[in-house]
Amino acid sequence: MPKPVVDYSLYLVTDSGLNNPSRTLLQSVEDSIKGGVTLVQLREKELDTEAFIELAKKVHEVTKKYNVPLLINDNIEVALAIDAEGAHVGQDDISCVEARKLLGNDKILGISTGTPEEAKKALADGADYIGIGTCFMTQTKSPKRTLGPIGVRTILEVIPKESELKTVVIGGIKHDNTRRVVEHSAGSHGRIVDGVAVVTGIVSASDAKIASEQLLREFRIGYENASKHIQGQCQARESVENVLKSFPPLLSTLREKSPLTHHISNYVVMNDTANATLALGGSPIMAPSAVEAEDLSKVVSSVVLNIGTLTESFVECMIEAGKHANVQSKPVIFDPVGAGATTLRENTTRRILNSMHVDIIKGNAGEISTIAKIVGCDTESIAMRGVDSLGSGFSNPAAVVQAVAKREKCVVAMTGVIDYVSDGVRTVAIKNGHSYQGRITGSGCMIASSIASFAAISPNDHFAAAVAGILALNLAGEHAARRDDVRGPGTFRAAFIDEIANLVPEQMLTEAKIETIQLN
Ligand SMILES: Cc1ncc(COP(=O)(O)OP(=O)(O)O)c(N)n1
Ligand SMILES: Cc1nc(C(=O)O)sc1CCOP(=O)(O)O
Repeated sequence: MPKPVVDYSLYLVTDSGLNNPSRTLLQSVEDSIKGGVTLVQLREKELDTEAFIELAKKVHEVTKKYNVPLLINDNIEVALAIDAEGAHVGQDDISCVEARKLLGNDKILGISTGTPEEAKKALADGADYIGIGTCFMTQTKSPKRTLGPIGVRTILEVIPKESELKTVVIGGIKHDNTRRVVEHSAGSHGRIVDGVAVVTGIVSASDAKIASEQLLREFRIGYENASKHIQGQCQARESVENVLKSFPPLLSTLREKSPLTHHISNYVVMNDTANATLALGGSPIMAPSAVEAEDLSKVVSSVVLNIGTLTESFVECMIEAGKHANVQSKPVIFDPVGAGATTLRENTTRRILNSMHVDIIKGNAGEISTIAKIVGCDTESIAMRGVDSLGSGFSNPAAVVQAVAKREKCVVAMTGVIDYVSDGVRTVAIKNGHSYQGRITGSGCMIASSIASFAAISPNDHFAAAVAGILALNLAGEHAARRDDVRGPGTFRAAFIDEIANLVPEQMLTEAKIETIQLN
């Protein structure tokens, strides 16, 4: 029999020990296939070969009925005994080359990989597909480390686009992270994972059919979104000119609707960011407890994550809030304060980027430089040289911002004397603002808050939200600095809040100094 053509979209990996006690494993397999599972792996760690064969025969009867291929985990003898469609082996099991010899060329052979080197070897050794993991923390087995979508992408990127090797991501895959993993892990050279492999998300679910339907739907949405990103047609993008024209009505709508923005911010600036949000016309809630993050995600319009004063409980709250915001499709604004300054900050930045989809990243040059490295931007080709330890500049800041935005499939705003914003396609420089803004605490954090309020009322164009959010505060800075009663940073601080409140929507158009930057 020729090798079956496999659809890897939704790959059920079984585990009797985790099967929902309300039904048998055979029922779980059948229900999940009815819900859309396209490939099944029988993974039984506790059975001897004889019992494994017995169970495998029964499972094979079910999978054959629906024309879904069945692979056997680790045990080639069992795979051959029941004439399964193939097998899956781990790095500590029989080698891929040996397994291929025993199975022959007509069977499907998959191997687990956790590094680019293992993926390259799997390709050379004749595997049909690789399992890339462990993506997220899982209780199904004890992972040595987790890769997150960024790590998965690093592995995907070593596989040539034209190669026949298929890929599935495994480890902690649930319906509420599938879309993000698929979308976020897509490689810049165009590879997207071919499927998601799931154990508990299906076998432990109260209804395996419904769980499978949800997972397959999320996989397909993620795949479609990733394809659009790769083709650079994520959304019909308004021209920069039209974006600028939208600012006066955006500010008026913001004041009318007063959107609620959830801030998990640092306690040095919490008061300033809350006041700036109120002055702009928004409504802040400063809530740093993970326990209420899910409830809040249903009522707020956007979320700001600021790592300025880092504690584990802040980070837990940020991750909870970000994940729930993703589920509720509320924009997430990430302010990676001091990202490169310490190992803790760098690791936390990586953890946040791996735990959720961030819609807008706002940082200074040093912070964006750290993110560029974390997400694996090709720093040579985007001319990163020139950034110093204080993060005062790049030799080509617009190119850096655009490259990070493209890679992370989000909007990146880099603040400084000139601010740069890009969504990976449109890139602008904003030349408004006043040097006093750099002489008070929290002016950058206030910009993140302002962006969050604009993102809440511009959910379909985060680029417009980021540019408007920066521009509004920069104009307020200019207006405040011009006032006769402002004699230094102290008086500026109060005047700044006043002028945010006094900003006239039309000024967003008449006073904007925004230039479009054309990059290749
Ligand atoms: C699709 C897929 N990917 C990875 C694994 C893990 O296999 P292995 O490394 O052999 O670990 P165990 O499954 O034996 O715990 C898998 N089973 N399937
Ligand atoms: C079987 C397996 N292999 C992994 C790897 O990293 O190779 S992670 C994993 C467990 C996946 O279970 P769940 O979907 O319940 O998280």
